[in-house]
Amino acid sequence: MKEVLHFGAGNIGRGFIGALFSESGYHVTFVDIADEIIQQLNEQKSYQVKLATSTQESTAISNVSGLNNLKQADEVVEAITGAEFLTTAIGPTILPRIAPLIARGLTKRVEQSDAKLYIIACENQIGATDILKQHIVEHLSEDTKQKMEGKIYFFNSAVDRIVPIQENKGSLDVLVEPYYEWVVETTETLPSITGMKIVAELAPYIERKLFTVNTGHAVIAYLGYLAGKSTIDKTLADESIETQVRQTLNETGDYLVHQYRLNHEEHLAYIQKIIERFKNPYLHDGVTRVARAPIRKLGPEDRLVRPAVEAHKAGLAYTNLAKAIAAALLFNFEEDEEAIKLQAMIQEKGVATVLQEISGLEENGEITREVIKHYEALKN
Ligand SMILES: NC(=O)c1ccc[n+]([C@@H]2O[C@H](COP(=O)([O-])OP(=O)(O)OC[C@H]3O[C@@H](n4cnc5c(N)ncnc54)[C@H](O)[C@@H]3O)[C@@H](O)[C@H]2O)c1
Ligand SMILES: O=P(O)(O)OC[C@@H](O)[C@@H](O)[C@H](O)[C@H](O)CO
Repeated sequence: MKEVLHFGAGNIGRGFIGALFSESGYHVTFVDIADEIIQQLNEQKSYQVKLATSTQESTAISNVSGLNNLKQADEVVEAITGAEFLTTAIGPTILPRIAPLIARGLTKRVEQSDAKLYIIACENQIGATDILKQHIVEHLSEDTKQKMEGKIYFFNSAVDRIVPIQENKGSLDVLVEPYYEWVVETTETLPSITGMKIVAELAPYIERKLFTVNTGHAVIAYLGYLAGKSTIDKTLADESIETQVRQTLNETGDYLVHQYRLNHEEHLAYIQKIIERFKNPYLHDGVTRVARAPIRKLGPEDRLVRPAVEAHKAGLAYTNLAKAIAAALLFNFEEDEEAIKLQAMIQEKGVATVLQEISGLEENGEITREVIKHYEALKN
């Protein structure tokens, strides 16, 4: 049986990428540091993916097992030598931590096999696989790098499926929204994987996804958090927040239409479809999950700052994006490590310096001034 090694047995790992490979006839070995999940995968060898609909249709996902990369590094290396795909869904900031082990696996693999291995990071980050590759390469010899030519491939991808934090502690089953899209960038011919769409140029796909789904999500989450709401659908029931989301997505939409020559009407229909997905009442998706890791989300290439900077450069409106950035700066959830760090930075250095450090925005630039205006208004 063909093998895939998937790093991250969390929501997207089990509920999306691992499930698609299993449905495509692969054995999926999940790699994770969460011992309980790994043990359960090895005992049960299957779990259910349930759709967030009124009837909760479910699919059994079988041919799965698990390895703990902290305790079973040698087994992970061995698994890398025999896999056809290596995928990740662990969060962009974790990628550097798994790179040394993947490098060990690749070093061994190229000595004993000429078979092709396809590596795809499935994270909400532009160029996530390129970032992973850079970290892996730091741990490879010149000899291994040469031997990887024509055997080890790295493809960027965009992943879209809303998978909330699961409310079924102790179970491997995963509740997911029915919709999904997985786009992989390559001109190679790949083995056929259910649900994987191949494109030659990923930029329009990942930017459209990140700057619509994730920008819209972030607006709801940060404003919802400030309004004391618990979930995304409940926040969106507030008409003023829905209006704010639409206005922000019109700004990212104008940039996307301008940048990628998208059809304006089709893009408006895409925005509408995304807003309907956010309203799913069966997902119970928490605002604190969607708002998580605000320093990452305020990064220069991420869902709020990049579209604001690009809109500014193109002479387009960005004031609603500036408001979303301001709301993110006010996310002070005490169970989120990055939120705590962000608040401490703001207290110590002030908003303008923080925006320069984490978002790459000029301290006295127009965008920063616009953000500060909204920050002061939201704070009061
Ligand atoms: N949940 C969604 O709706 C969704 C949708 C699209 C993309 N994504 C992206 O997918 C990625 C994963 O998100 P998620 O929601 O599945 O998160 P998650 O927290 O449910 O899963 C992440 C998993 O990675 C594991 N992990 C953490 N550190 C590790 C390490 N050093 N080695 C091995 N495993 C480690 C965790 O134990 C956890 O099981 C993120 O980049 C996210 O942005 C999420
Ligand atoms: O995963 P993050 O933290 O980058 O973003 C939170 C959500 O917006 C995200 O997980 C979405 O649910 C997902 O990207 C939908 O495809």
